[in-house]
Amino acid sequence: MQTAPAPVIVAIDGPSGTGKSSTSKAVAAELGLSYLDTGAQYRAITWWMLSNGIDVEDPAAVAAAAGKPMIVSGTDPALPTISVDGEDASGPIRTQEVTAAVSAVSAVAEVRARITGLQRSIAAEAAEGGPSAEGKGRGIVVEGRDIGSTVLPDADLKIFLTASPEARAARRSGELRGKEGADLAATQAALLKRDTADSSRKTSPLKKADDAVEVDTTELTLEQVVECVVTLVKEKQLAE
Ligand SMILES: Nc1ncnc2c1ncn2[C@@H]1O[C@H](COP(=O)(O)OP(=O)(O)OP(=O)(O)O)[C@@H](O)[C@H]1O
Ligand SMILES: Nc1ccn([C@@H]2O[C@H](COP(=O)(O)O)[C@@H](O)[C@H]2O)c(=O)n1
Repeated sequence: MQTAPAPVIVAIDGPSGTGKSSTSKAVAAELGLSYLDTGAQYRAITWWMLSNGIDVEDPAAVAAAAGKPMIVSGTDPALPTISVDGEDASGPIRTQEVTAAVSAVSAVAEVRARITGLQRSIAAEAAEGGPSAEGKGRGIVVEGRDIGSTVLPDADLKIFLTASPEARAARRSGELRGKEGADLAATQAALLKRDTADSSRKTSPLKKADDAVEVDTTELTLEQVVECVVTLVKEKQLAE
């Protein structure tokens, strides 16, 4: 009789637009794992701050409010969800206003402590209890900026995705075509500004973990990146 593979925890980090969300969702779906978009959680708390009149450029005000919103993430890779105080936040968290404010909010230590706690409990739940039909118990793919370095330092597999700034801006501009923010140069400048802020913050900056496998996706299709990560996960599972 074949035994089910042990639960696996996969951390996928990297700068903006390198393909973390697309890759993570596809890998999780192919392997029957749960999926967590940690950027969506930081966006959700930022949206709540903006909606509640908190000055996002005032770290003390952000810190004081960090414990207030209730953020719930759904971890089905086919339909990831995010809600704040019971309200679906999946649309509002993708606005330019939230994108421009999120790095300031995510740099605040109290925000990171709150969100990191949530992430760890979601990952623990996804790896507990033995495999079930919904993917619970099989493990999880968690994507973000500090997952391998800080949130889940004992993850079974850590991937750090990179891509040239030009490729990342072209991907994002394609996505935004016809909407605000579609200009290529402006898109590239905004990506790099966010990366600089995320890499230079004091608490848990965007960073490649020492034991992460770096995958440069500049010349790869999304399908090739997914195949590469799926192969690495299967190799890990076979080695266990
Ligand atoms: N290897 C690839 N080749 C071409 N396009 C890609 C590739 N990977 C992802 N994309 C496309 O690039 C865009 C950005 O991808 P995605 O949202 O997955 O990146 P991300 O790293 O999660 O970004 P962010 O951190 O800003 O949320 C999407 O439109 C996606 O379809
Ligand atoms: N682990 C993480 C994930 C995200 N952030 C912050 O959220 C912003 C939005 O992330 P997206 O992946 O949705 O683009 C990002 O720019 C970071 O400021 C984080 O700090 N840690």
